[in-house]
Amino acid sequence: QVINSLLDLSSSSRTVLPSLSRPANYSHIFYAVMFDAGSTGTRIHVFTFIHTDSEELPVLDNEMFYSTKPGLSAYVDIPEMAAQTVRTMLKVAKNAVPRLEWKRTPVLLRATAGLRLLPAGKAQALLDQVQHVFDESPFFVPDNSVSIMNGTKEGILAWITMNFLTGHLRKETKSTVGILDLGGGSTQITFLPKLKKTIEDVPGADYIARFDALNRTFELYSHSYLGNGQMVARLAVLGALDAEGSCVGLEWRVFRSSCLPKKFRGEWSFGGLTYQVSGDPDGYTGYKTCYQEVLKAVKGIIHQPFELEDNTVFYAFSYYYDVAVDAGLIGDVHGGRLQVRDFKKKAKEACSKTTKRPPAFPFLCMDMTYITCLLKDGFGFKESTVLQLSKKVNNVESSWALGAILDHFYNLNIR
Ligand SMILES: Nc1ccn([C@@H]2O[C@H](COP(=O)(O)OP(=O)(O)O)[C@@H](O)[C@H]2O)c(=O)n1
Repeated sequence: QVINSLLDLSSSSRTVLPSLSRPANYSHIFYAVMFDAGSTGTRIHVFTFIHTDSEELPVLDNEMFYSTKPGLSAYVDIPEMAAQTVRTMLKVAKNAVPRLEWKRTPVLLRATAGLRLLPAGKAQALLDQVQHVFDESPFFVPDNSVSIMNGTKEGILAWITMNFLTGHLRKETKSTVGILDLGGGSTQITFLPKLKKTIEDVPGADYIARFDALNRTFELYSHSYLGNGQMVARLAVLGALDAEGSCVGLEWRVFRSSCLPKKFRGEWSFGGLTYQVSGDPDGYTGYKTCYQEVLKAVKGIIHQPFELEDNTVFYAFSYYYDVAVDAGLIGDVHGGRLQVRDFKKKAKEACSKTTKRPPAFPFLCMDMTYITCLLKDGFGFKESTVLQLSKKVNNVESSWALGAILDHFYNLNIR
């Protein structure tokens, strides 16, 4: 059944950019294939670029995108399924890249929090499977084509993507946008500070990162919090983090939370494990109680940058986007602008809802409250801060993948 669902890419999404200004000289066109092995799914991006001779970065002509679930980490005990996933998805690349270009088109895979959280040996077994599929493929397999990416890099590359797509990564531009990425396992915040104090104030070296592009060095505030992605935060709130990895007894335990509907009882799967979860039928429920529960996953963990929103627009994506869609705050195609207080208002609404029928989104109260808490008590955003929720910019995915390809071709010297 799993293999069948892998072969069925119909549930996946496909994006083609209208071809922009294709030059007569096709030798200026080049391709790249990037796999994003995330904790909740695997995605393939096939990029078509137009090389410009100037000192600017290239023009992105087109992105082909497919995604499939679950993530590779769900196959921790059946690594052959990781190979099967990647082999199936590579067909997308073969269709998107002209056959004559295969040999010089690089294929890369970067894994994020799902594999970071696995024991090293088990993660490596999954990566070895992928490497084998790449080696057998007709594409160009560079050194270090398959690896786990560290969290800081994930944040910086997403920042590069969003600034590239919004036209802020050019020689003449002065302003930039910040990014907030809420994955399943980890969450990233990255922005270019205007004040020196923001850089001086950080609690450790892993809050600052630099890279070189357009004849200058960018110094960013960037941090990735492993364990603060939306799905792992659910585990933390449910008190199921210790249970993770030890399958014994999982089917007998029920993980309760005041953030779930009072009479709700159901199953929830993440990272290849299935948990029995329920509301707290005898206790308090609602936003306030839930907030105290989720605060445990945030307080003392998330650093508040000295400067946050002085003229910097933040783009928020991944679960910020998906949860806002579930809540009806934005449409699922175009996204939109939201204030932090919109999340709070919807969280309160979701947490006070009582329905007789099984709820469509039983985790909505927990997820909305977690996001509100992360933004306010975590990073320290004001309730009036406006965030730009975006799944795509000009039809290209809001994701670190494009930044990673730019880094591959232009060696941005991220450090
Ligand atoms: N190209 C992508 C990649 C991820 N996502 C979203 O990102 C969230 C999960 O990210 P992930 O599985 O990569 O999590 P991490 O491994 O980064 O923690 C989900 O909400 C996905 O739908 C997306 O919308 N588009």
